[in-house]
Amino acid sequence: MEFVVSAPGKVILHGEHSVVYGKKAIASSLSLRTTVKIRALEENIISLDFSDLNIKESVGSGDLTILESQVSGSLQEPCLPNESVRNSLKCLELQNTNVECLLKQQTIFTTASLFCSLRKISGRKQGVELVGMSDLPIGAGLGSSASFSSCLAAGFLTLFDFIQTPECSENGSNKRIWSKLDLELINKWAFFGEKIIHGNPSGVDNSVATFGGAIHFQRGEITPLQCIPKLNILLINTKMPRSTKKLVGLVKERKEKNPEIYEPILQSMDEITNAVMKAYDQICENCDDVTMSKAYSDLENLIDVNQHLLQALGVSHPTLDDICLTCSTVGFHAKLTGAGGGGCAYCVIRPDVSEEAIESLKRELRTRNFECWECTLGGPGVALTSP
Ligand SMILES: Nc1ncnc2c1ncn2[C@@H]1O[C@H](COP(=O)(O)OP(=O)(O)O)[C@@H](O)[C@H]1O
Ligand SMILES: C[C@@](O)(CCOP(=O)(O)O)CC(=O)O
Ligand SMILES: [Mg+2]
Repeated sequence: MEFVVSAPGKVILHGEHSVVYGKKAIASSLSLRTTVKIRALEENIISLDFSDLNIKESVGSGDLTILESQVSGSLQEPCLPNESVRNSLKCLELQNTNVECLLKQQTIFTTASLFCSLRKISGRKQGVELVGMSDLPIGAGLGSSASFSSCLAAGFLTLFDFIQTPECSENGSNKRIWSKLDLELINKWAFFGEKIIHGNPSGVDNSVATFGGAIHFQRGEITPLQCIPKLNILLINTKMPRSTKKLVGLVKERKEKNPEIYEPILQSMDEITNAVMKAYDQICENCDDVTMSKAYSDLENLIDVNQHLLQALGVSHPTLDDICLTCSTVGFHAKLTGAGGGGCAYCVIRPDVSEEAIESLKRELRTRNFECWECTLGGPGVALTSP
């Protein structure tokens, strides 16, 4: 059996970090995707080829036996393996402790845990070969971890026949989408993968990667945005590597130490999401130019306030602050997206902004060694892309 799955990255428009504490978030899928080719093997190994992280190795039968003895849970109730099992896996032996090695370990342990958990439930004995690649910058706040986890979840659930390969897609594209029930199961196992990578994820990232489109999210409650405002955004990559797990951990530590300081900040972020939803509704109503212009001004002000609150949480970074200042000096409004600490920011591009103004901003950002690209929001979630 051999097939290919893919899933989108995401941009959190508002609500990163506060969504971990039950506040609302708005997020949208991106046209950038992760792709994983999956082939069943007779041999009891996992063969990995993930070019984005220079991973070309196998998890041997010895490690799979150890891990499978440690995993439990059922198809509807996944259960994370005990972190201590990492120390007994040969495939995770530290060659060294640099960031690249830690990222590789994260991938290998997430992949092996998802595979062993689902294979044990299925009672099968086969191995698997995985070849993965991504359009997304990894570790940059665009949800590469969720996109990757959603691909693995959909791939292994299909490999072990827990879900059927979906019918051909309606619009004739090469992306075939599973049923809502199957997508809910995929999302549950993608969340399992995110928990291994993030530690304490909210679930917003894997929900967008799995269901696609733009969503309003709170405590697992997913509401597709009825209309995605025709927002053109410019994604800007600081190219500063950082770990979501560490940044989410930093906010947790600060909030536990001074809840009286941090809870009001998170509450304000929740109110920003409410106000943004109102501005989106106005933009979507195709109201008159004056009302539309006011709605965009409200949105831009909310982006600025959200960025200042993220700075107060301690999750911005000098390069992100530089991007926001560079944008604001020429009338654009930017905020970090995702966990921060580096990674990406985005700014909203009003429909009436000239191409020249956009190109001039891109030139200025590139001279500061930032990558930037215009991006469309929305688009399909996880899909079977071939055969
Ligand atoms: N294409 C990929 N191939 C292998 N591992 C991946 C891929 N994309 C993401 N990952 C995993 O996700 C981790 C990055 O997740 P995270 O720190 O949450 O950043 P992001 O903001 O991109 O979600 C990587 O360390 C790696 O373990
Ligand atoms: C910081 C957070 O809100 C988003 C993390 O996004 P990313 O992994 O940096 O793309 C964490 C979460 O919601 O799980
Ligand atoms: Mg992530």
